[in-house]
Amino acid sequence: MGSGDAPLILASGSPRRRALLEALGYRLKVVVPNVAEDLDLAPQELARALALRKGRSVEGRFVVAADTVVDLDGTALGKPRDPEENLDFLRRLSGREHQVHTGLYLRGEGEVLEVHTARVRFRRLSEEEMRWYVQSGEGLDKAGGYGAQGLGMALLEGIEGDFYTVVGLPVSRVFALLWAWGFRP
Ligand SMILES: Cc1cn([C@H]2C[C@H](O)[C@@H](COP(=O)(O)OP(=O)(O)OP(=O)(O)O)O2)c(=O)[nH]c1=O
Repeated sequence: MGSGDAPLILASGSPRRRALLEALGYRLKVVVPNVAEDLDLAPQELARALALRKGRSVEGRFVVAADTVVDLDGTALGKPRDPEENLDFLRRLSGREHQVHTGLYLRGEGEVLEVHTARVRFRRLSEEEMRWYVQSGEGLDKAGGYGAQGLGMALLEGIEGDFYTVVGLPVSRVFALLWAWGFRP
C-alpha cells in the first residue's frame, strides 16, 4: 500500500508539516482539524493530548497529526496572540534554553501516540533584534513565536535533538512507522 492507492491523510493545517511530508514524496490529503486547544495541562501532556485530538477528529486509514508546544521551564508557549505577545515570548526565551515537544499521532495498523522532545538554546538577543524579528511576522503562527527553519535561525545558538521535531513533525519517525506498515511514498 502507498500513494498508488490511498493518500496519506494529514490532519493539520500547518504548511510546514505539509511541506516536510511532500518533500518525502507522499501524496497527501490535508484535512484541517477543528479542535479546542484550551487544555490546562503540562506542556508535554498538552502536545500529546492535542495530537490525539487532532488525529481522532479525522476519518481514514493512514492518518498523521501533530502538535508542537514550546516549554520554558514548565510553562507552555503556544502561538502568540499578537506582535506584542510575540515580543514578550522572545524576551523570555532570550539567552536561555527551552524544550520543544511535538506530540505525534499516527493511525494505520493501529494507533501510535508519542511525544518527541528537542532542546533549543537562544542567543542573548538585543531589544532591536527582537523587534526586527517580530516585525517580520514570521513568529505569529508558530509555537513559541519563532521558526527555527526561517529567519528564526538567526536567533538560535544551538539545537540538541531532532531539528524536525522543533519545526513541527519528527518526519524520520513518521517515515519509519509508515514504512513498517507497508505504506511507502
Ligand atoms: C518552534 C517552531 C514551531 N513551528 C510551527 C509548527 C506548527 O505549525 C506550529 C505550532 O502550532 P500547532 O498547533 O502544533 O500546529 P498548527 O496550528 O500550525 O496546525 P494544526 O493545529 O492544524 O496541526 O509552530 C515552526 O514552524 N518552527 C519552529 O521552530
